Amino acid sequence: MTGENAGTRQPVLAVRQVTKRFGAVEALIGVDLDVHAGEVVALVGDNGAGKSTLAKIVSGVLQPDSGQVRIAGEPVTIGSPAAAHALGVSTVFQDLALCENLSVAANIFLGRELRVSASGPMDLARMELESTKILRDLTVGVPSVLAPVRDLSAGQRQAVAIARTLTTRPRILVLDEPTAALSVVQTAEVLMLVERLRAMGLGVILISHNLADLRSVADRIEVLRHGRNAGSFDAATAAPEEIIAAIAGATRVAMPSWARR
Ligand SMILES: Nc1ncnc2c1ncn2[C@@H]1O[C@H](COP(=O)(O)OP(=O)(O)OP(=O)(O)O)[C@@H](O)[C@H]1O
Repeated sequence: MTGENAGTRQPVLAVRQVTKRFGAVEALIGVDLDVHAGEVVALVGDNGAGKSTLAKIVSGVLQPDSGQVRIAGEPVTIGSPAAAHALGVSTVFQDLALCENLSVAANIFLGRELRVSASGPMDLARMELESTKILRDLTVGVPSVLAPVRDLSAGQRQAVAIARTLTTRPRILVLDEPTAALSVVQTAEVLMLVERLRAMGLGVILISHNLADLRSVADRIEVLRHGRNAGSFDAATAAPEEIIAAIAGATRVAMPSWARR
């Protein structure tokens, strides 16, 4: 990764002092986050720490009450998911938003169908070709781009949802719990996919509860606790005890041996 020079380069995404309230609930309080091109930043924290709220702000689903978001150094207002796409920010939420009955290719181009001409019919052949190319670049194996999504495994569905975001050529990709409910093998496949996204130069924000997954794939681990930044760790060198202590708000916690791996 870019870790060794990430400190000196301009982040592709910079969140500065972002605050968000829901009535009396302070979901985010003065939160900062930097993501560089070709970097995987894991966002961790206990339930209610503010991870989803931050993801939704970056994705244009929610607006911050105060603070600033900068993309490639430029202050931006991400007023809607469409605005986020236009600014190069794509998000895969947990529900994946795929249509079970439609093919892999149709899902990848859903809402952005390629057409033979401006007002002409859909260009199915080109969508199939492009889908095959995107999946091949991601080194994702699916039985066929013509297969309905309902026939795919959970890991393959996640891959299709990620492939779909790449049609808008994002610079920043937010993945919300991509390995939740996946088998060990499927999880490994999705983590390899995240590595491919990094190699393609995307800045990736990865939200997960699985510390082992995060430590294997992330470059940096950012901890949120009660809506505030609670620690920033180099994933390669940080001890799990340190990260868990930051999540829990303790100075240090004893770890069972199985959790150290
Ligand atoms: N739409 C909303 N209305 C009111 N309160 C909300 C709303 N969305 C989030 N919150 C509150 O904001 C706080 C942060 O929630 P958020 O979902 O961002 O946390 P999280 O870290 O993603 O948690 P989890 O891991 O459980 O998804 C919580 O106290 C939550 O109850």
